[in-house]
Amino acid sequence: MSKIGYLGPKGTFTNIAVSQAFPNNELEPFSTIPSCMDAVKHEEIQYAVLPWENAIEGSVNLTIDYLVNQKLTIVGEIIVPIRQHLMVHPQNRDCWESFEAVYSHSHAISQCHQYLYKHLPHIEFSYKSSTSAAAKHVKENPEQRIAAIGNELAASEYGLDIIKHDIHDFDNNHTRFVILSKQATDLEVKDSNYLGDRTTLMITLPTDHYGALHQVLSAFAWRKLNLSKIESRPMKTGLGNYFFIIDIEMKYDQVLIPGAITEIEALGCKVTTLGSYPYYGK
Ligand SMILES: O=C(O)C(=O)Cc1ccccc1
Repeated sequence: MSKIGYLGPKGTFTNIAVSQAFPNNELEPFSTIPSCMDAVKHEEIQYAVLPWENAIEGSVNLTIDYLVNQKLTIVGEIIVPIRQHLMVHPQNRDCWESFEAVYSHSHAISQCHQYLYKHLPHIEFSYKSSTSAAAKHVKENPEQRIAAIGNELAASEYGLDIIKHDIHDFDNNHTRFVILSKQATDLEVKDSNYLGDRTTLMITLPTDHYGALHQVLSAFAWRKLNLSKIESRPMKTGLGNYFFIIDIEMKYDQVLIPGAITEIEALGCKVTTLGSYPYYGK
C-alpha cells in the first residue's frame, strides 16, 4: 500500500485533501513543504499532497519554487472548499476579545484580513507553518492570550473551542492541492468528482528575444489551447528575471501540446512539463 505524505501536523486543510483522495492509505504528516517533497524524492513515501493555490490569496509560492528544482511530477489535483474559523483554548473562551495575537498560516490570515481589521484591529499576526501548527501552539500555551485560525478538524484534534465560524472574507474560497510523485503515474482518486484534466508547464524566456511572451501565448492561442492560469515567479537570479507557470485545460496529447512546446522552444525558451493530471473536487 502506498504511503502518502502531507503538510501537517494533523488537522491541516492539506490533511482534509489527502484524506479525501486517499481514504485507505497510510498518511504521514511533515512539518514543512520541502521536507515532504524530499521524502518523495528519496522514496520514503510514494506521494506528497501539498497546497498549490488558494482562490483568495493566490499561489503557494513555497510549493511552486521548491518543486521547480525537483524531478517530481504532478499526478493529480484535489480542490477543497476552505472555511476559516477563529478558535481559542477552552479556558480562554470568555476573554477572546482582549487577545494579543492570532496564530495561523500566512495564507489563512490573509484570507481573513477584513474580518480581523474590523473585529480585532489591535491583534498581532503570528505566522506558523500551517493552520494546525497554529492550533497546536494555542493548545499548548493556555496561559497566553492567543487565538488560532483554522478548520474544524484542527479544533477537534487539539481540543480548541471555535468562537467565530466562517471568518474568511470571501465565500467562494477553495484551495488546489497537488499530488506529487517521482514517476508520472495514472492515478485514480476515489470518492471525489472528476472535474477535468490539466497540463502544467514551466517556461523560461530568453532574455534577448523581444516579444517572446507574446509569441509563447500565440503558440497556444492559434491551436485553441485553453489556458486557465499564467503566473510569473522570480528566478532568484536578479531583478527582472522570471519563469512562467502555465496551466492548459487539457491532458497532454500527441499533437497540440507537443506542437506548441516545439514552437516555443524554437523561440529559445526552456520548457518543462511539471505534470499532466486529472483534477477532482467535492
Ligand atoms: O495550513 C494549512 O492548513 C494547510 O493545509 C496549508 C495551506 C497553505 C496555503 C493555502 C492552503 C493551505
